[in-house]
Amino acid sequence: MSKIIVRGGRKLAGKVKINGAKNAVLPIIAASILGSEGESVIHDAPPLDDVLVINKVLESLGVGVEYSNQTIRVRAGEIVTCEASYDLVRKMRASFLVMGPLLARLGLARISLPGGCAIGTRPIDQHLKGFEAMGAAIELGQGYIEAKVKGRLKGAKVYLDVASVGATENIMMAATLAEGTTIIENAAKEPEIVDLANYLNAMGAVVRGAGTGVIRIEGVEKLRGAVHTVIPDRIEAGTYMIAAAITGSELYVENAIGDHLRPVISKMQEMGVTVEEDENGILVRSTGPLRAVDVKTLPYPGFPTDMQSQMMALLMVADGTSLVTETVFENRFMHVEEFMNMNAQIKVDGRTAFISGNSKLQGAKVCATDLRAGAALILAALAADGETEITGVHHIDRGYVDITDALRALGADIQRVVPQPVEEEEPEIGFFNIQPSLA
Ligand SMILES: CC(=O)N[C@H]1[C@@H](OP(=O)(O)OP(=O)(O)OC[C@H]2O[C@@H](n3ccc(=O)[nH]c3=O)[C@H](O)[C@@H]2O)O[C@H](CO)[C@@H](O)[C@@H]1O
Ligand SMILES: C=C(OP(=O)(O)O)C(=O)O
Repeated sequence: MSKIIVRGGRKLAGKVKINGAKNAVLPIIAASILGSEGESVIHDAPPLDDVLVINKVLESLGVGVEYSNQTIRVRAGEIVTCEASYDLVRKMRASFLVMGPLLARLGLARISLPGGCAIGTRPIDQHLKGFEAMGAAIELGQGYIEAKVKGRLKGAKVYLDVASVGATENIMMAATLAEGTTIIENAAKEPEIVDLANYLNAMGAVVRGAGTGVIRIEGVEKLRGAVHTVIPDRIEAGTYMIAAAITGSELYVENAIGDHLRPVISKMQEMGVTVEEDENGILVRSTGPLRAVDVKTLPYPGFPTDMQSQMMALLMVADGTSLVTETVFENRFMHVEEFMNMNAQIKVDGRTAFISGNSKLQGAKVCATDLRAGAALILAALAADGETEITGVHHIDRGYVDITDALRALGADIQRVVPQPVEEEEPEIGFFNIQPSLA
């Protein structure tokens, strides 16, 4: 079991380059299944565990996938099965995004139920509602969901009860090969949806309105592979911006797109952090004391739930009391208990956390309960006195490329500790070898 060890109190300086967005590349890889001719070439695909998992899902379907130097080549001319197994879907919920493309391509898809996770129950009813509206019959049994349709899916009007990112993506992908026009109302507006629509259009699809609440898709008979470069990861960028602010440092976050980060930038500026944008990235500088602010997570363009825990880490060291309200997921405060082990003063009442600022954070043994909780613990540890030991590192590997190496290059005292393989004649399990990040 790997650990991350941080000794807090160091200033950071320099430049960090942001990778392609996890939440954009995953649906794009799933969408590449739709290309029955030619090859898709996806650039800036970040080397993350989640990317390896979705590549495996495609390979298990018989799709050809090659991944090197952050470029993925996909050939989906032949698909040999319409089933994505429990073993792969349980590793990553986003595997469920292959359902729309498979149903559209083959008229049949059988995917293991993705189930809940640490941040909430995360139902998929809105995905299924869209497929049913397009003529698919849905059956649930033995832990699998099967969707089938005779002939092509039919274009339909689908109103989403919640502006779900995944449901918007799944329905949008399915609709590209449907007969007629599909209109998704109350669609999610995240930049990753726009990136997916751009890729689909490059494949020959006709998708209009992505990035607004109404998306219109005219179905076509065939799609072909296309070349696409993934947008930079706004959540990775936001995390490094907070790393600068929480350590009272100056960092240049290269590739960050200010327009994708409006609520994060605004809140940091309200707190007293200097944020300057140019065409290549964002400079963050923090010198004086930070002011408390209130934050409420919302679907885009509201404050992203995926930045909630990192923002909370920053509010723990601000002057005064801040309120953080989580409206997107019903159980996304698991990091609070870990923060309190580091001497933070936080009370949770339902979906709101009350954070008393000015905490003198202390290093402690803590556990990453999910991906962003893990990132937030690293941030808190950078500002804490003494040593913090973070377990549950596999969560962090899902979404951050070499975060320990990147922070160390900026001046942080951070190491990844990888357990040494145990040799048979040496029964001393638990001996740890300190190495640079092998994320
Ligand atoms: C791979 C990916 O892109 N993951 C992101 C995506 O997840 P994901 O696409 O799973 O998140 P959704 O937007 O679907 O979920 C938002 C809310 O809608 C609810 N819901 C969703 C679908 C459904 O059929 N029924 C339903 O009730 C969920 O339980 C949740 O409360 O958007 C989330 C919200 O910005 C981010 O935190 C995740 O990082
Ligand atoms: C919740 C997240 O991802 P996923 O939807 O893949 O679990 C995230 O990126 O913070």
